[in-house]
Amino acid sequence: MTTDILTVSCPSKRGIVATISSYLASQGCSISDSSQFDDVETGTFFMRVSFISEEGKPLSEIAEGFTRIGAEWNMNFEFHDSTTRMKVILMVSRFGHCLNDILYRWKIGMLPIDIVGVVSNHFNYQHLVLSHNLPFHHIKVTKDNKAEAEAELMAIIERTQAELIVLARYMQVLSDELCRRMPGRVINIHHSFLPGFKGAKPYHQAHKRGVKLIGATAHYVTAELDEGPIIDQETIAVTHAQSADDYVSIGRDVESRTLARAIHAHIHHRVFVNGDRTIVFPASPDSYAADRVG
Ligand SMILES: Nc1nc2c(c(=O)[nH]1)N[C@@H](CN(C=O)c1ccc(C(=O)N[C@@H](CCC(=O)O)C(=O)O)cc1)CN2
Repeated sequence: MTTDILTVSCPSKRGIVATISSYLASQGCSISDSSQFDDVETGTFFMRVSFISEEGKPLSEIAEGFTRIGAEWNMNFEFHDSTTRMKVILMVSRFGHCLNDILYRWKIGMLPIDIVGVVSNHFNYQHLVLSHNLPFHHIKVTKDNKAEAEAELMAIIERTQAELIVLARYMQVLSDELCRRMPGRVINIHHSFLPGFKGAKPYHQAHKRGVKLIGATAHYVTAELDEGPIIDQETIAVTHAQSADDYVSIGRDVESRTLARAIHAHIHHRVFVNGDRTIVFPASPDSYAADRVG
């Protein structure tokens, strides 16, 4: 029996958890994991429930039966079949460490995603991608062809029905229109501990400033560069004896781990956007079990 997931956000009110758990029980479902957060600042309640349909009732019927409750409680809810792999496009420019890391985790089953394409504005990783029997798309980007380049990207996104775009060190700024069309569906890895050192050369900015910690930040992409809701961050200590190029080397693993954790949380529906911030619920046993599903 597989584990499915219900995600809910709604105005905060007494009885939400009782209502959801009673409904699932009435459908022959047992809850295997549950996380909730009541944001008193915004008056919004967030919940993620993992459940098993022990009497074999199809997810579609369980979801259909919940619509009345969803309406009564003004819920924004979604049922997720955890055996369905999210369709993902990976994007990269010249630095391939995050791409390589994602491809390895995907190959060994640690990241259960359906990679529907890899897009790059350079050819550096074409061979790597093709060696994984994955589609590679080269889209040249210059200051004069950004609109055409993005139209080509949108065509690939629509053709592949990609649900998530991962900027795995893709170094071109996406347009406001693309960001508006894909809210909460584009994740970027920025190679600094935001909000410090935004922009294209954060390690050199950090070295010039003389910081003792550098880091990486995975965030949802918005039109405002490096300002999107943060999903995950990690730091590492540096010293006076290290150069900016040393920071680049030290930062590779930090970036790769941080991006992989953010993708893992997103594909297992553990991340909720809450205004300019996120709520990230802890990984539940089912999410790791799902990872091992061949
Ligand atoms: N709409 C957004 N697009 C992108 C974001 C974002 O937050 N919002 N993040 C970047 C990644 N990034 C930092 O993490 C970044 C990439 C590129 C630049 C930049 O200044 N690029 C120059 C061109 C650089 C080049 O050609 O090498 C530019 O686009 O003019 C800053 C930050 C990905 N996209």
